[in-house]
Amino acid sequence: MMNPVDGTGFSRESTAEVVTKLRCRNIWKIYGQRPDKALATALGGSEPPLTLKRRLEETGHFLALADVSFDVQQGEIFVVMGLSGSGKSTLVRCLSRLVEPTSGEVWLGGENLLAASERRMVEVRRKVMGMVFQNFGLLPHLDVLDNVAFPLRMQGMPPADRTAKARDMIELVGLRGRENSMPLELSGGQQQRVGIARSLAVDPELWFLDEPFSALDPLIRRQMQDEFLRLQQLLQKTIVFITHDIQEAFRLADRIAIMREGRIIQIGRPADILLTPVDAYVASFTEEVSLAKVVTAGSVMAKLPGNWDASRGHEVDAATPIEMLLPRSLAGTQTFVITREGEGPVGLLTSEIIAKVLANDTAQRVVR
Ligand SMILES: Nc1ncnc2c1ncn2[C@@H]1O[C@H](COP(=O)(O)OP(=O)(O)OP(=O)(O)O)[C@@H](O)[C@H]1O
Repeated sequence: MMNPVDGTGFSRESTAEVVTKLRCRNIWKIYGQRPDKALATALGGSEPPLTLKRRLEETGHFLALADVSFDVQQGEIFVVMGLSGSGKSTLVRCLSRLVEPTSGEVWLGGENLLAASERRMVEVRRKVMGMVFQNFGLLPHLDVLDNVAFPLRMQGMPPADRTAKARDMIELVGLRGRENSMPLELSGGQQQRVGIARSLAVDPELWFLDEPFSALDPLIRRQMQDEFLRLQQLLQKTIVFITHDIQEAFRLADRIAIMREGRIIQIGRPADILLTPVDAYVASFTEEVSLAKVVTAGSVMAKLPGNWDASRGHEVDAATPIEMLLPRSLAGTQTFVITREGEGPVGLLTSEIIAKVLANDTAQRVVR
């Protein structure tokens, strides 16, 4: 299992080649009259985070991001989770320089975005990044087709090509037949599908979603999450997904970064965050999340003995949640052989391990 505070390791349960797409180092964002001076104060001292925050506030400065570092790997869904005001939106805006960081580095592949000209950044935002926001951000006077084609129009794509591409995207998000509807004729979920289609039209290398489903009611929200996962299976985008909803984070993430008061306090796979929260604050978030639903067979399996006879045991895919194995475990299956696509058997999961994971779940609930 990876180190829970290690923001640099890629921890998906696959052996696919790891390529870092986005690299952020030591990002600070301080609002106020003299952010550079405030930053020097922050870097010069060794105060606890909350003391520093208060001291900067005394001089009229607001510490929105403090020393944020992480990598996002190609094809990964990286979820940033935190309560309102923890700095999530500021962070995602710093990545595209819609908000200018006070200090730090943002690398997109080999390009240092903080050194890029404003002209280059406009190009990056238009051609490389896709963005979806909570309030959909559709143009009310344009129909669905023209909304989706809009970023392609901004790129100067000829009308026939952009219409064809927009139609493909509309089909992809399941809105075929609604091309000529106006945004206000659509439900919230449908409007957000248009937002998603529009952001995908430019075929972005990096996809930022800032609370995209937060305005939707719970049932639609869940449907949209499923839809989002389906699209990601198909498209394999590199994604930074912002949410304040821990259940959503756990459902969608390959890895989660938990933010508090402008800092990332833990980065890890959902299972890592559940099993080894760095502190009581993180643990309190995860109280409502079921370990059995989140922990996968691959994340807690034991090593396969060298002399293992492949014909023994029931084969189960590494991505299977423990919960799905419970009925068979209770019915007497002692050992599951964990497999990964293209690799065959990679480990073993015993009923004993399953029981330990579930005991941890119970213990957490009893302690608090
Ligand atoms: N221009 C600004 N000047 C001063 N403070 C700001 C500015 N913009 C944001 N902040 C502050 O920075 C903090 C982080 O805001 P941010 O919107 O990034 O949080 P968030 O985690 O996305 O919250 P929410 O989920 O409510 O959107 C907030 O306390 C906010 O008031």
